Amino acid sequence: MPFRIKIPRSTIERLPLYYRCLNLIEEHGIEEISSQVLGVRVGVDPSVIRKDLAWFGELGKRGVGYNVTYLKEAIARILGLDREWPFILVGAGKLGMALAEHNRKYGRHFHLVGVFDRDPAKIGLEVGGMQIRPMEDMPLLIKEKDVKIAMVAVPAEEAQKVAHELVKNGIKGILSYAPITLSVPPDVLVYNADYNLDLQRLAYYISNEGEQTWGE
Ligand SMILES: NC(=O)c1ccc[n+]([C@@H]2O[C@H](COP(=O)([O-])OP(=O)(O)OC[C@H]3O[C@@H](n4cnc5c(N)ncnc54)[C@H](O)[C@@H]3O)[C@@H](O)[C@H]2O)c1
Repeated sequence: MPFRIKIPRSTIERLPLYYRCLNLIEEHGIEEISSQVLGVRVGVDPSVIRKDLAWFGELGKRGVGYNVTYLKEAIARILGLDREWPFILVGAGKLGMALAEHNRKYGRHFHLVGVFDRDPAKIGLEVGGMQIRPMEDMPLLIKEKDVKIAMVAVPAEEAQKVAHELVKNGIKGILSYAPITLSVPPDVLVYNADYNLDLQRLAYYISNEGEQTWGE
């Protein structure tokens, strides 16, 4: 569903939070939910939720709330989760292996189709239900499986080089675990999964008690 209007990035970034919560609520058999209740569950101000969802049309009824399944499915479509996304992982070290195993058990919508490493000693070992492959195999697999997303779990000093290879071969979204800022062309999106950054944010809020922001 292509949107011509520019949706704020903060709105898009909250949608997966709503989606995860709605999944849980649906599993508990709850059919209707208000923005107040959803707000408490996800830790976002209800007015922010209403504003976020209003970008996508009439998803609920004023004074009644939202139908859980309808809203969940609408958000899934908005996020592009109405299809399976193949993705690859580069770097089959301690973290990469854990990520691959986790995806095998819990991956939904995102299907790991290739694990790559440059270490010859790792090639052929099994992780996440597949064999680790050499980097030279990467371009063909990306093309064959039409892969657009890659996870990067290589050391910081290697990450930029790997990102460059990924972009050159058509990757459009990178989830990087390496603790550096990657430089990529404007049509490629990078998210950094660095727990140290989150710890630093926690440190700020704890040492500046009462400064917590709400929602936006
Ligand atoms: N975000 C987090 O929470 C978190 C936690 C731990 C580690 N990390 C980061 O994740 C990355 C991986 O950490 P780790 O502990 O798994 O390291 P590791 O040394 O165990 O594994 C790194 C792997 O990357 C491979 N590699 C190195 N250069 C490569 C290249 N150019 N192409 C392909 N493969 C290459 C190595 O052969 C190795 O298998 C590091 O950048 C680390 O700082 C992040």
